[in-house]
Amino acid sequence: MSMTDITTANGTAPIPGPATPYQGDIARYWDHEARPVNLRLGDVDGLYHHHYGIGDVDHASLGDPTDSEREKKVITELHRLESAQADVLLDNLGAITPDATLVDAGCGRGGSMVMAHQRFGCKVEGVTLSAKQAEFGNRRARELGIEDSVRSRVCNMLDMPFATGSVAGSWNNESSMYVDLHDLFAEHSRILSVGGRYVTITGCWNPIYGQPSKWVSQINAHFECNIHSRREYLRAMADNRLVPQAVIDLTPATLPYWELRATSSLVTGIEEAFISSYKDGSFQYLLIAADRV
Ligand SMILES: C[S@@+](CC[C@H](N)C(=O)[O-])C[C@H]1O[C@@H](n2cnc3c(N)ncnc32)[C@H](O)[C@@H]1O
Ligand SMILES: CC(C)=CCC/C(C)=C/COP(=O)(O)OP(=O)(O)O
Ligand SMILES: [Mg+2]
Repeated sequence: MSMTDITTANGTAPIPGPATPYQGDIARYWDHEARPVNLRLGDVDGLYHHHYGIGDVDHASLGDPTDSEREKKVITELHRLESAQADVLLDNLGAITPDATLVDAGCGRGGSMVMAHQRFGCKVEGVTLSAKQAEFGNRRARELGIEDSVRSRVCNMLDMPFATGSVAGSWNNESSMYVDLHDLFAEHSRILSVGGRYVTITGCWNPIYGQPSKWVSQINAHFECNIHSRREYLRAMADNRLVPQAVIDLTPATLPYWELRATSSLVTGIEEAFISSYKDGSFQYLLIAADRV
């Protein structure tokens, strides 16, 4: 236990304090996050995501621009695209049996975990720095009656409470830009069984551009994160026994989501940075699926 460990109200189980002051900032950030773009989309069907969408917009579903229900339809469509993103991540985990355990590193409010359990019938463990997010995810799991299989906890993804080689699949869905990639992949490599699968969907800067563009810097400042380059992902995986089986550039697939979002009432002000950096080639939306060898 570190000097910063905090004891829970009943005085028993210790909740580890943040490993660094930065992680304390990130925990506070997500404890206080309540953007309508995330809550209203989650309210559509009870799957709460903190990631972006992919796939073509179904313009027919949006109706006429003057339709009084249009805003509601846009929200439903944005949410459909975010769930489609999580589905593609899960597709890349391969065959997962019901007796397996999966780990969602940086699980947010737990939408992807619920989807993983519904698809594979297996146990899904999530870690987040935010106590509010973990409570939210566990409350949703109870409401769905799946709390024995889907559990979120407050924990640093660089030091997870899972035994070496105990996990069949693990992922980071837009959560790897908060940590050092060598430390992150060393920890995934430790918990995964040999032959296990790791998947990430992430935004990364493109080495071809030269350095992080002003748009990438703006996204970093907006979310208090540190976007890595594509090269850094591939090097850090190679150094940690994670061998890429698929590297998919999802940039063209995510642009329709951003262009639709930019027209909605739920804009947050970061839309221009994503659209501009995807278009000028300085930033890419990438899926990497790797085998633990
Ligand atoms: C953008 S959200 C993504 C949430 C989720 N993966 C999703 O797709 O909805 C980033 C998440 O990373 C988590 N995170 C950041 N740094 C972390 C760390 N060192 N350990 C655990 N979680 C971390 C945050 O608490 C937050 O839940
Ligand atoms: C692809 C990159 C660089 C992602 C950064 C991490 C991040 C904050 C993702 C979305 O979270 P969110 O769903 O809470 O954000 P928003 O409120 O913008 O929808
Ligand atoms: Mg969002």
